[in-house]
Amino acid sequence: MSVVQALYPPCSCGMMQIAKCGHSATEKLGFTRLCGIEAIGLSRNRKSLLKPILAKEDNGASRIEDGHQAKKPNGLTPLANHSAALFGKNLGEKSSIGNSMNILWHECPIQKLDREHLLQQKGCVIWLTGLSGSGKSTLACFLSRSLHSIGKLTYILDGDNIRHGLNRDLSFRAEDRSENIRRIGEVAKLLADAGLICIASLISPYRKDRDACRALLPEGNFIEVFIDVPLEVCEARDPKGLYKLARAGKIKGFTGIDDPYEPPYSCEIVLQQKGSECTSLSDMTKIVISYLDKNGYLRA
Ligand SMILES: Nc1ncnc2c1ncn2[C@@H]1O[C@H](COP(=O)(O)OS(=O)(=O)O)[C@@H](OP(=O)(O)O)[C@H]1O
Ligand SMILES: Nc1ncnc2c1ncn2[C@@H]1O[C@H](COP(=O)(O)OP(=O)(O)O)[C@@H](O)[C@H]1O
Repeated sequence: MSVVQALYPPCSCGMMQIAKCGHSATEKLGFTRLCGIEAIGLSRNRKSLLKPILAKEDNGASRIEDGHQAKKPNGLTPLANHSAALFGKNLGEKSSIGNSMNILWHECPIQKLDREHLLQQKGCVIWLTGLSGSGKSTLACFLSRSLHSIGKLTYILDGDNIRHGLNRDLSFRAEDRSENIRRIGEVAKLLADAGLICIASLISPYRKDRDACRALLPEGNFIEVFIDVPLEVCEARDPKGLYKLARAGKIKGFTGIDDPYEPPYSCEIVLQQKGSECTSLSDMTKIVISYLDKNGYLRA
């Protein structure tokens, strides 16, 4: 086995102190000459972009068949060329995930913290879960409006809406619901990484699927909000007439009727009815926004 320690990349892009250097491949490609390795204000995470590239004989990349977390490959790939490192690709990290072979993670010096600083907020996911008719979509809109009014950038991922596009191929069978939630979890993760306060509003009836989404995000960035409204209340509301159809057997596998809803064992916020009265939307909105405020999400 040969191990080659590559030199630091001769140039790099991003927030680097500019130092004179000779003409490089990057210049020829039309990039500004940003040389010298003195990084200004780079976090530890971002300094890792400057790490030397390790190259080993290729003894096979690991294949990740299952699981949500990307694991390190067993074998590193042959010596990376410098230009790959310059543009954020670390060829030492080549791996195979699911059915994708030989894929590389591409880093950019502008990261989540920079975007959060720009937006003066912290990217996170507010995950609203509950029965159909519990008030998820309504609360999502209230939250979005209230946060918008104080200058915070949000985006709603509504189960119903996403089934009109990205997830139009999915049904309400258990496997399809899981896939629906997995995809929305991945999109939510990207939006949170973009610095947004992402509000995901979907029944997400199975605990393991919600937990898997939580596991995608950094600790504390997944705020699970259970809208705990009893089935009888949701059924009485029945704004789309779906419970009626489900009771008549015209819709099979309807959540709460003939398909299960698993409430969270523990979650960040439970919005419960007080006696027979529903908590008002403005109270629910206040509870969630005060949670965000207390936990530092409304500042960078
Ligand atoms: N079988 C069945 N069970 C539950 N819900 C059903 C079903 N068929 C259609 N609908 C309508 O689809 C909306 C739920 O979509 P979601 O993507 O949130 O569901 S899930 O998270 O994948 O379980 C849900 O919207 P909401 O009422 O806003 O929750 C329903 O209007
Ligand atoms: N806190 C609340 N109190 C009373 N009615 C509500 C409340 N939240 C929502 N509703 C009403 O309940 C119905 C279902 O709300 P919706 O947001 O569509 O639920 P979901 O998205 O969970 O299916 C709507 O008619 C809405 O106006």
